[in-house]
Amino acid sequence: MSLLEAKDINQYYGGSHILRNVSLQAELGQVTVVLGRNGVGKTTLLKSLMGLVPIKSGSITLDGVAIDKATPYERARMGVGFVPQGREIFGRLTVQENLLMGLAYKKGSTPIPAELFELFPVLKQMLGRRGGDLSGGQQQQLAIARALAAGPKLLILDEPTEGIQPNIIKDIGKVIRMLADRGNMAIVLVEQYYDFAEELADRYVVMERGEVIASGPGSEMQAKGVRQLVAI
Ligand SMILES: Nc1ncnc2c1ncn2[C@@H]1O[C@H](COP(=O)(O)OP(=O)(O)OP(=O)(O)O)[C@@H](O)[C@H]1O
Repeated sequence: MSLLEAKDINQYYGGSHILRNVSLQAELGQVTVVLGRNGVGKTTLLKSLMGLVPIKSGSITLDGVAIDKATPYERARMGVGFVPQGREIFGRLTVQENLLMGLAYKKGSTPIPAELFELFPVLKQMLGRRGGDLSGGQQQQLAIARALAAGPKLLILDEPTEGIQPNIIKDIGKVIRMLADRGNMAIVLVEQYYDFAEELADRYVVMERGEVIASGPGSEMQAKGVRQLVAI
């Protein structure tokens, strides 16, 4: 059994059928990359996994437990961490306060895990700085750290490289690889930056017009011509 099993998800915005029988698995210790051109439903899929949009039909289990009726808050408690597209940092709150928001649903006062500052040293230097004053790359690191604060089993990332400079993209890639290699987390990554996606992918899924049209091991992406499938 995979840590995450989403089966035959259907989702609509009004009358538009956005996700058509989409199935997705994610295993502990692996990065599962979801690729596809603009507007094919990648973000909607991630939002469905997180419970930010309701699904019309299908099932989602985490570690064998059904989560598709749970609220986003409950899913976070059950071990789903979410890094949204565009980062959604609280601009007026400090870095420290943003990180504490990642722990907000925990009982009592849980300290910020020191490990987050080993993963993203820049955040330690900026603890008192307002989120809105950070660079895009620093905000992305903060968004990932915020999602990691509560120790998720499943980490979902929506285009973490979008608008980020290359050296920070590299750092983020290293962190994602390291988190997966520890073996106690499954990672689902939506990514438009093909080379980054291919480098990290243990498995890949390609979407087109709300459907999964291809999937397989990351090592086969080149041979299967995935780059061409998602080229604009
Ligand atoms: N809130 C909404 N209401 C109505 N339609 C929406 C809404 N959000 C997205 N859509 C539509 O649903 C489709 C899928 O959008 P989605 O954002 O999931 O795609 P995506 O693959 O993540 O694209 P991108 O790479 O551009 O983020 C698009 O046609 C989009 O216009």
